[in-house]
Amino acid sequence: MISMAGDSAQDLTVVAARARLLSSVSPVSGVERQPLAQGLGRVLAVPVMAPFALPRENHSALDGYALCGVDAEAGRRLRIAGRALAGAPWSGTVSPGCCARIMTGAVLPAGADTVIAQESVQAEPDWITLGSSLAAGANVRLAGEDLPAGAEALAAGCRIDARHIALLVALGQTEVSVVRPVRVGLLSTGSELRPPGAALAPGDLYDSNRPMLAALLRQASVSLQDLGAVPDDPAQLSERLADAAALDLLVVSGGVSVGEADWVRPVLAEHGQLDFWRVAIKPGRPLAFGRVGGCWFMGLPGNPVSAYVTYRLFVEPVLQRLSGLSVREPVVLSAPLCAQARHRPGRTSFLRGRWERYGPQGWGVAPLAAQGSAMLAGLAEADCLIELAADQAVFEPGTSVRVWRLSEG
Ligand SMILES: Nc1nc2c(c(=O)[nH]1)N[C@H]1C(S)=C(S)[C@@H](COP(=O)(O)OP(=O)(O)OC[C@H]3O[C@@H](n4cnc5c(N)ncnc54)[C@H](O)[C@@H]3O)O[C@H]1N2
Ligand code: MOO
Repeated sequence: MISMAGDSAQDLTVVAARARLLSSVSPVSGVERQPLAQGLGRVLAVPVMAPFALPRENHSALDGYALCGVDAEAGRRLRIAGRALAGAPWSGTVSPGCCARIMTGAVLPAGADTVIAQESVQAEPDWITLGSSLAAGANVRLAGEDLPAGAEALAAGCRIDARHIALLVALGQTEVSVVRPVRVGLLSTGSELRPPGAALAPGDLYDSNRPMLAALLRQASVSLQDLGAVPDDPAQLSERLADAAALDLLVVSGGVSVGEADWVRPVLAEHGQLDFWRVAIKPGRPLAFGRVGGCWFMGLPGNPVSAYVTYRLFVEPVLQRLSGLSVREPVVLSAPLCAQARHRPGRTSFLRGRWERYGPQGWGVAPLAAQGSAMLAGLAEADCLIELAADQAVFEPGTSVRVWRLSEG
């Protein structure tokens, strides 16, 4: 039997809750081969080794003249013996006393080991005179300096982005082996919820959590199953839990608190198991975590800001772990408060804030005036979450606080 009231002393800290989540969940199994473009946003399942060196040959790093290191002295006059362009190498050999006209990216001709920029020479039709000395080997990109042949180009567990696609293409890859997508179901609960565009009776509101969470889940490249919305009815909620059989994770919003219409925990306890409930944070305290059969269950509080914050703090790491991504500590910045911030001690607060100029050169963060857990306008306006420690009530301007970045652009 689960207590409906709960005892706040049992609320987990953020750190403890994240640790519980990460120690419970393990990566899904299953690997797919995908064309490279379809690999964007997916997690690499096996390391990619370089089949050849990058660059493949010694290349010029400048537009200028390729020469022998022994000739790299100011005043030296060299005959232009050939011409090398990117994509049109010169097959001749540069010998002392000679040079070759060369463009950026062209293969360095045999015999040459140094390149001088064209701005540093006086050029005649068939001759150049060096205007300055340079070190032998200057301005050459050596074969393999970016990546030697056989080296690990990308480690398993990296989420493929535009830079990784460039590297894979440069290595001649056309497909990638990626972890199969994590299957996530998304369900809203609440008798007051209506779909976008529907007529609203008194007390109704649009189900904004589901599209918000769906947008966040799409960014995580999951295979998303939208399970719609159910009213606050334990029978209908129980029916929906049957859908969990085909899923890795079920994310439900609403109905996790202590009200008469909050059925999520009792239904979860009946059909699955509740692992923990409540984290000492504001907003987002009544987060519920458990499982239904082989599917993980995360019950996010219905208040829209609470749902967003608990997604960022707790669903994100769970998805990272499920998808085989190497889970790192989240990047949390430190910045001074531009204005006083206060909260009720006991829970760690995540205030909606904005970055502002602070001091002669720096940046600080200022809490927004509106901080309600249901205030979507404040959430949309914020570009950061300001973390206030649970053991202190008042934070004066200039106090250094932890800041979570919000903007996704
Ligand atoms: N007596 C107590 N009451 C409450 C407590 C408590 O400890 N004791 N906790 C409060 C906290 S903290 C939160 S957060 C909320 C969370 O409650 P639920 O998860 O049960 O959420 P609901 O009651 O279903 O809804 C709360 C609020 O959010 C709106 N909502 C719900 N779903 C959506 C949706 N999909 N899209 C947009 N808005 C949604 C709903 O209409 C309510 O206004 O409980 C406190 N109560
Ligand atoms: O924790 Mo609730 O999310 O204060 O509104």
